[in-house]
Amino acid sequence: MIRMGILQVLKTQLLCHLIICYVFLVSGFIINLLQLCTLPLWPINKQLARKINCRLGYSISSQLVALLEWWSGTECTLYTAPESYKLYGKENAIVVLNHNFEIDFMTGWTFCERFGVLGSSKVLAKKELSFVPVIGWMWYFLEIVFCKRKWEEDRKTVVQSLRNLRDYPENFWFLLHCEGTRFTEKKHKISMEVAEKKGLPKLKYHLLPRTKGFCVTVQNLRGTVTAVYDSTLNFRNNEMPTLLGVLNGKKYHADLYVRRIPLDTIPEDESECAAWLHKLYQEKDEFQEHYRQTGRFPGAITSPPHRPWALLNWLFWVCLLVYPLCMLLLQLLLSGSTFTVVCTSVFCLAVSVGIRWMIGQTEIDKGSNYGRDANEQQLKDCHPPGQQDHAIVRS
Ligand SMILES: CC/C=C\C/C=C\C/C=C\C/C=C\C/C=C\C/C=C\CCC(=O)SCCNC(=O)CCNC(=O)[C@H](O)C(C)(C)COP(=O)(O)OP(=O)(O)OC[C@H]1O[C@@H](n2cnc3c(N)ncnc32)[C@H](O)[C@@H]1OP(=O)(O)O
Ligand SMILES: CCCCCCCC/C=C\CCCCCCCC(=O)OC[C@@H](O)COP(=O)(O)O
Repeated sequence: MIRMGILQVLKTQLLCHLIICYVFLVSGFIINLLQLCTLPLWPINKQLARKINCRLGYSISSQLVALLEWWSGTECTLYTAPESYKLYGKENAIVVLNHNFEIDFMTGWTFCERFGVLGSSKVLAKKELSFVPVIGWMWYFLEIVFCKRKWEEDRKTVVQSLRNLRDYPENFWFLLHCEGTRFTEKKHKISMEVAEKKGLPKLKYHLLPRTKGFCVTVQNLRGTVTAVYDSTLNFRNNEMPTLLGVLNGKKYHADLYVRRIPLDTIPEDESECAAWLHKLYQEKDEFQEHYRQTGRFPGAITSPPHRPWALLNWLFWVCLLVYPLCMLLLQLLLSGSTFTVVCTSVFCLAVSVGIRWMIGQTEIDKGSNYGRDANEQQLKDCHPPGQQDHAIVRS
């Protein structure tokens, strides 16, 4: 009991956080460099280059999975039909997921890890994320599809990037947050005004889905992907988990409801496909209502087993990188040079600021203005940044 308490206190210590972030950054840069080294291989043996990059990418993303699973001890429960469960990880799929939480990307990755598709997982991500060191750079080599969320500019690149995935050598899950942005009260209000104008039923727990990305994905991955995994995520006790919470060792409990929908049941015609997606979000809203009322999703409960690889990979990097760090710090202290000590302190401060900026990318309060205006196409370019509304605090 006392040992548990000490461990819990240890997890909140700045020094631990600095070490974790140092390992993540340095290992990340090393892996980014190794990914860069695979460039000459692409024209010679593209499939081999892709497989190598999946493994290298795994070595980065699994550190965040290890942080969630092993450091914070967050539990992940899956509600799904047993006949669908058997297929997870054994086929290519499009995952449609609600976008309410700051750590839904880590939770998604954790499920990918449990089913062995973490290294190859894909997403339709906003372009801004491609500039984030380590993760954004890793994504270039994993052929992640980026969008500016301006359809006129995105159409060509998104279609081409999707087509590139047709001969991908590993099973992959392609994640789509069709809402396009994280849920906030303000964005919800505006998107429901759009729904009203379009004569669509109102949603209580979701923003109105953007249909273009989904339809174009289904169109271009038909024949490659066999199913859509309609996924609805929630955290127990109305928690709104944060990356800083996870770093502090706070334990959360994620509940994910997944329905497997065969891709050939989804209409090919674009407007029918869009209507299908709107109907799907109305159903998702009902599942959230059910969760709110009963504290659980429908369907059988499973807890897909932990695999040790994320932890082993993390321990490998810790062992490799912490010893040289200690030696360097010791040498610095022994050198007695004020100049060197000041330079090192400034460097450490800069790294801390950089990491804080990266964590900021996950924070809803620092999120984009996308979807904050029904007439956004005209306002996208002239909206003053920095005036953020607040993520909904669930009562
Ligand atoms: C067994 C286990 C199963 C599952 C496990 C779960 C998950 C694991 C899976 C994989 C993990 C992989 C990776 C995870 C890691 C990291 C992920 C992290 C984050 C990245 C996520 C993002 O970056 S989200 C943001 C970017 N992505 C998207 O936006 C995707 C959705 N968007 C679209 O598809 C859009 O259509 C678009 C981006 C392609 C184009 O957008 P654009 O805005 O330019 O055009 P649209 O035509 O779509 O929009 C205009 C139409 O919308 C109407 N409108 C206007 N204002 C609003 C409003 N406020 N709300 C709603 N609608 C609005 C407007 O009227 C237009 O209507 P039309 O009728 O003309 O279409
Ligand atoms: C091993 C531990 C390492 C601890 C240090 C972690 C440092 C941070 C690491 C990575 C941060 C970058 C990951 C970005 C993924 C965020 C995904 C996301 O949720 O993007 C939001 C986007 O969908 C919508 O944006 P808006 O709501 O429109 O705005």
